[in-house]
This record gives sequence, structure tokens and C-alpha cells, in this order.
Amino acid sequence: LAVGPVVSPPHSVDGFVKEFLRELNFGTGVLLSRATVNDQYVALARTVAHYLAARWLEGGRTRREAGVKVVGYLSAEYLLGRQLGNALLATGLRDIVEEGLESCGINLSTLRAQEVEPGLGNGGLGRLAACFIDSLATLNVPCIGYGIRYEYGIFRQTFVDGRQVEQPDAWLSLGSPWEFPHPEAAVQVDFGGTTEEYVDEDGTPRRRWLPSWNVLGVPYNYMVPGYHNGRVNTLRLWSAQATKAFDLQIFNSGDYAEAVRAQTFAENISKVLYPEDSTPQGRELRLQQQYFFVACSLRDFIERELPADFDLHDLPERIIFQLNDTHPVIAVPELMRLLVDERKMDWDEAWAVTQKCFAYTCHTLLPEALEVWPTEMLAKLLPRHLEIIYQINDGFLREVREAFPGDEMRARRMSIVTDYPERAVRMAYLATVAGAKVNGVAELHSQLLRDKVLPDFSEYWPEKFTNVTNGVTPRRFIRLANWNFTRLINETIGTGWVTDLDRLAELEPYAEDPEFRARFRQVKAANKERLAKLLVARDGIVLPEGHLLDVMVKRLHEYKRQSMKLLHILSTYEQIISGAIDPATVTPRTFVFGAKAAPGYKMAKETIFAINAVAATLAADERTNHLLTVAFPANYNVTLAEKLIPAADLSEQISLAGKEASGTGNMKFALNGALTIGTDDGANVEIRELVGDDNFILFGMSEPEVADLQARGYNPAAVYESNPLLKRAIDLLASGHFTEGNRDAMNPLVMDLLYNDRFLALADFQSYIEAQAKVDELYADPDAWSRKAILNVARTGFFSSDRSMREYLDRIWHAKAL
Ligand SMILES: CCc1ccc([C@H](C)CC(=O)N[C@@H]2O[C@H](CO)[C@@H](O)[C@H](O)[C@H]2O)cc1
Repeated sequence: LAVGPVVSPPHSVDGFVKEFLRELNFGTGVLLSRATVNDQYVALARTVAHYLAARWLEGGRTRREAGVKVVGYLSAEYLLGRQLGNALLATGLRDIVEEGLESCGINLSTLRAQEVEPGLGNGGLGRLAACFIDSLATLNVPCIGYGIRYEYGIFRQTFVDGRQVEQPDAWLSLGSPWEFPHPEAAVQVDFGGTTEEYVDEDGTPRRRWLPSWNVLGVPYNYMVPGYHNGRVNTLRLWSAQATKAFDLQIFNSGDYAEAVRAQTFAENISKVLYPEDSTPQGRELRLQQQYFFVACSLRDFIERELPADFDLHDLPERIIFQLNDTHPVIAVPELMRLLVDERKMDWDEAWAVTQKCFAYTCHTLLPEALEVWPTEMLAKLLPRHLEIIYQINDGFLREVREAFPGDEMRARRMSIVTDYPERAVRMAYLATVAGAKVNGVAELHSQLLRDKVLPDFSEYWPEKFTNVTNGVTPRRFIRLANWNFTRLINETIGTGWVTDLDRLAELEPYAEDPEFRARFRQVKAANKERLAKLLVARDGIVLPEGHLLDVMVKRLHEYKRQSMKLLHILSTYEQIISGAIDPATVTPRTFVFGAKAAPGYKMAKETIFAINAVAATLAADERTNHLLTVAFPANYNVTLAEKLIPAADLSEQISLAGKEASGTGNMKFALNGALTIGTDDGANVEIRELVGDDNFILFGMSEPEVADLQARGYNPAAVYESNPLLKRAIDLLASGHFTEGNRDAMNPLVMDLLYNDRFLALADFQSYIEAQAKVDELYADPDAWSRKAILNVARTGFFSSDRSMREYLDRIWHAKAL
């Protein structure tokens, strides 16, 4: 039977309706008349997937046949957001589907609201991975994203008495119509055991691993559609299952729990995402997760994407694996094990291949976020990999000693294996030694990587270090999230910007056009109204009209300084209630927070409690609640970001200089016409350089000034004593005013600010509130404000993740579009 190419269903209302009803009846197995909203949503998702599947399958075939170089993106996190809207956008099916559903008496936006977003990430790193794979598909670059199909994603955040309470994220409970499981392609992953020397059939002494237990990795494929280009790449997420799910003998012996113990034990590996986004807990299960998805991915690519007779010496011509931070770095010894132990390749040849197959992106500057794994744990879980890491390190240190004879301190500093505070493997060092390239995610970050985090390595391999400033996908974060603005841009400069964001520059002249500025303000007002409707329905939060929307949304972390934002609010409030300032001179503001704290991060949770306590008090205070409102919708995620960002006037990017690697929220706000108040940190520096000092509200110490102050010694209590405004704000916080008179409730936060303040919030406070006064001044002239906001949009096309991908392709991956 000559089977031709797979064809997608007809792009017509009738064609769609036929496909949808067939899926509803035969796929979901319900009648239209009895279908629940979830039934309708699942059937719709499946139907849209059919339209994509044709290109997906054909794309996979051509990719394999063409033998082109593929980008393998290895990431422990993907913060994808809802899929339906993006799939409708990519396929151009939106209007057909809306009309088709209408004819069935179904409302498309009702079904879109039914989708649970896959929260398979913590924050910046996970969302960046999602933006990157979207851009690679839109740029027609063959890419496979590899990761973990966590059964439970990032926890659902609720507030109880103002305190964060985590709920499990059972995102799969209502079905998962976007995934395609392939149990037949399961991969066995080994763990534990020992290693031994042996002599193989041709008399060569070799080492081998004798693992003691194993699990199965089952791949679930997700489609990653390109925008209007017919390309559909693959995101392959691995789920752990027991090799031997059920032990009947044990069951028959009546020990039912024991009979399924292997199953539960195995499943634990992909059970839940670790909710930390900066301080690794060093749990063995986390290492199991990392090795699990890496081992599945490498074997999957080598055995299923390459011809059976492929010579692995040529592997670098077919794949480049990007290591998304240190989380997948165990892939380096795993590839060496596959090449040397299984494929009997010579060590040096295998090492040469390995060094061409990996590149490493670092996403942090916090020393505590750089993962190190105790050799004791590695010896227990991955004994052969530890041996290989030692051998890699020996070879590397031999080189270093030759290059710097007698400089034993340098060799000790650069060793992948450290003995202090315990014997452990520094994964960032392993990634740097093995990677063809090492990059930071913003100019300042990459410079600090060279100068402060990996100075010995950048001195030894200057050409290995580079920078690729982050970006965001304009499809989701402008075209999809901000339809009101999209329409205005399309009417003004056409639609080309969606895949060529530099074209936003064509908006520059319209910043001088009063009529365009007025329409821009209408767009912002409409987005605020839409947000207000959502927040009252979602959280019972009432957004006052006509307020400056001052938005700070990101993970809760002390270096991001949500506490300093709170001090600004407290200071303004204190001055009003104390009569220090005339309320009539105050710019009415609503401060919107969105932030999850890692469950074990105490000070972050104290800050959330403080923000909610202040919010409640301000809401009840007749003297101020028409002027100052604090809104803290719970469970900040991609879906809420899509509604919040287009409505914002002011974007808070106030981290301590030298701490935020890049930030990507900052880019999304600028591209949606918000002004940024920020420090010279991460990508803020590049945003300010592009939009111009007049259109960016800069404040605070620069990174060198921070380093200088820390070197000189910093005493936050002295700053508190010397700044009356700051003193009154902190005293009010400590007074019990926000906690029914309970003066102890705020102690942890107040004491930390006064006697620790690791991220210098008090030191930057004065500069910050002066900058905020400038914001009030600027906002007093809405037309001037709009002009600056429009210039921000026109000048930030650079921050497209398409541009980031082009840089990776040219300077790191040396791969190209099909
Ligand atoms: C092991 C615990 C852990 C988990 C996640 C991470 C991530 C690297 C943290 C993260 O998301 N970093 C953010 O990455 C973004 C994308 O590059 C940057 O824009 C942010 O500045 C950076 O904080 C570190 C440590």
C-alpha cells in the first residue's frame, strides 16, 4: 500500500467542524449535546493537534533523511504556558476555529480558559527555554527539546492569613491532550551498583558499570509549532516508570505494598519539580532526575535519530547539546560512558567528540546557586560516572600544570573536584572544561562570569567565553498577550514585526504623533480594564481606575529586593498618614506584586507575609486607599503574566547590581510599552542603552560601587539611623500597625533589614525613592509618558528570542535553519 505524505485536515470551517466532532465523538467518546467544557476543550486541543501533526511527522522525516545538524536543548525546566492559543496563532486557525465552534454553540475563549498551563519550571530559566524552542521552530531550525515530564509542576500558591501555602499542581488530572506518549520507545536507565575492570574479547583491559537497579524512561512528545512556517519541532519529556511495575509473587504473598514498591520508587523520579530557583538542596532525588532525563535523551538521540551504522566520531556534525545551566551537566560523563564503555571508542577520541557536542549557558551569579554534588553521593548513585569525571579532571589538570608549571594553587582552584568544605564535583567547572562554549545571558553577567565567577577559566580559555543576551518570544508576549496593541502596530507598520522584531523601530516616528500617542493610551487603558475584570473574578481584587500601575512580578528572592519596593510603599503611606505630605500631591498608584517563594526559603516567605499585611491595612485605611493600593494576586504564572504585563505602566527591575543575571520580564514590559525603573543590573543595562537615558528611570549603585561598599564594610543600621524617611517607614513596619498591634510579627524581616540586609536595600533606598519621585513627575504628563513608552517599544526589538537564537546558531552551535 503506497502511503503518501501525511496531510492535515482541510483549513475550512466545515473541515474543522467535521474534524472536531469526529474527535469529540470518537476520540473523547461523547455526544456534543452531553459534552462538558473539559470534553470540548480536550477535543478541540486534539483537533488542532491534528492540523499540526501532518507537518510534524513530515518535518521529522525530512530532518532524519536530510541528516542535518540538530540542536538538542537539555533543560530540567520548561515553563511553557497554555498551548491552545499559541497553536491557533502558529497555524493561523483562530478565526476558522472560532466560527466553527460558534456553529456548534461553543465559545472559544471559554475553552481557552479551561486549559491548565504546564508549570514545568520555576521562573526565568524555564521560561527562557520555552521562548528559545518557540524561536528555533519559527526560524525553521531542527531542534529537539529534552526535559522531564513532571507529574506535578511548580506548586499552586495560595495565601492563608497572608502567608504562602503550597498546593500540589496536579496539572495532568483533567487529561493532557497536547502530549503523545511513546511507551514503545522507552529507554532503560541504570543506577547504583559498582564498577569493575575486565578484559574484553580483543584482550583490551576496560572498565564497566555493574548497576544495581534501573527504571524505564517513557518519552512524551509535545509539538513546538513555528509561526506560520509549517515547521513543528519536538519537545520530548521523559516520564519514569518501573521496569518491573508489579511483582505478582510478592503480591500473592499478600505484601501488596511491597509488590508495587518498585513502581512507586521509580515513578518518584519524575514525580515533582524541585521548587527551588537558586539554592539547590542537594537532594539525591534531584541528581536522579538530572541523570534520568540526560541518559534517556542521549540514548534516544544516538539510537533513534541517527542511522544504525552512524560513526559516532562524526556526532558533532549531527548534534550540539546546549546545557541549560548546570542541571544537565551529568550528560558529559554519560556521553563519555556511551562512547568508551559501550561503543569501545578510544578515550582521547571520545573526549574530542564530547568537547564538540556540548555548550554551557550559566544563568546565575549567586555562588550558592552553582551546583556541587558530593563524590560520596555520586559514588553511590553513579559510580562509573564519578570515575570518568576523575579521569576528565586528571587530564585537565595535567594540561593546567603544563601551562602553569609550579602553580599548584591555580590547579587546586580550577580542579573540577574540590575537597572543601567536602569532597564534591563542581558542575559549573565540569561544564566549562567540557563545553565548546560558555556563555552568560547578558553583557554585564557574561563579564562578571569572566571576571568573578570563572576568572581562571576565562584567563585559560578566553575564546571559550562569550555572551548571548536573553530574549523573549514576540508571538506569546506581544501578539498573543496584547491583541489591542498588536492591532495598533499592524495598522501602523504592518505585521512583519512578529517574526522580525527589529521592525518595531518603524514605530519611532509615531512617538512624535499625538494621535498615535492617544491611541497607545487607549490600548493601555483597555488592557488595564481587561486585567481589572480578571483580578476581581480570579482573586476578588478590585483594581481602582486611573491609577499608575506599578508592577513587580518575578520569583521572590532577597536579591530581587521586593523588600525595597515595600519600603517605598511604606514610606509614601507613612508620609500621608503622618501629614508629612499633602495627599493631593500624591500620584494615585496601584502596586501589583506576583511572586512565589521556594517553600524552604524563610525570609522570602516573611516578605510575602509583610506585603499581604500591608496590602490589607492600606485597603482598609480610608485616608489612603483611594491613593495607594497593593494588589498581590496569588499563584503568579505565565497565564497571569500574559494579562498583567500589557496593562503595566511601570516595570520594577530593582535587583542589587551584579545579582540578576539578565531578567526577561524586564524585556516583556518594555516591549509592551511600560517604562522601567531599574538598577544597572543584568539586561537592564542593555535596555537603558537602547531606549536612552531619558526613557529609563535609573537609580542605585552600579556593580563596582556595590563591590566597593561591600569591601569597605556595610552597616545597614547606620543607614536606618541616618535617613529619617527610611527610619519612619521601618519603624511603622515594626510597630504592629499592619499586624493588629503584634509587634513581633514583622520581626524576622525588620531584624534582617537592620542587621543583615545582604542585598543592600537600605543603601539604595534613598536613590530609589528619588527615582520614584521622578516617576510621579513624569507620569503627571500622560502624553510625555506615552511618548517615552512608545520609544521603549520601538527601541527594544533587539530583545526577541529570535535574535538570541541567531546568535547561538552563528557563534556557538554552528548549525543552521533548514
Ligand atoms: C538548583 C536550584 C536552581 C534552580 C534554578 C536555577 C536557575 C538558574 C535560576 C534562574 O531561573 N535564573 C534566571 O535565569 C534567567 C534566564 O536566563 C535570567 O534572566 C535571570 O536573571 C536568572 O535569575 C538556579 C538554581
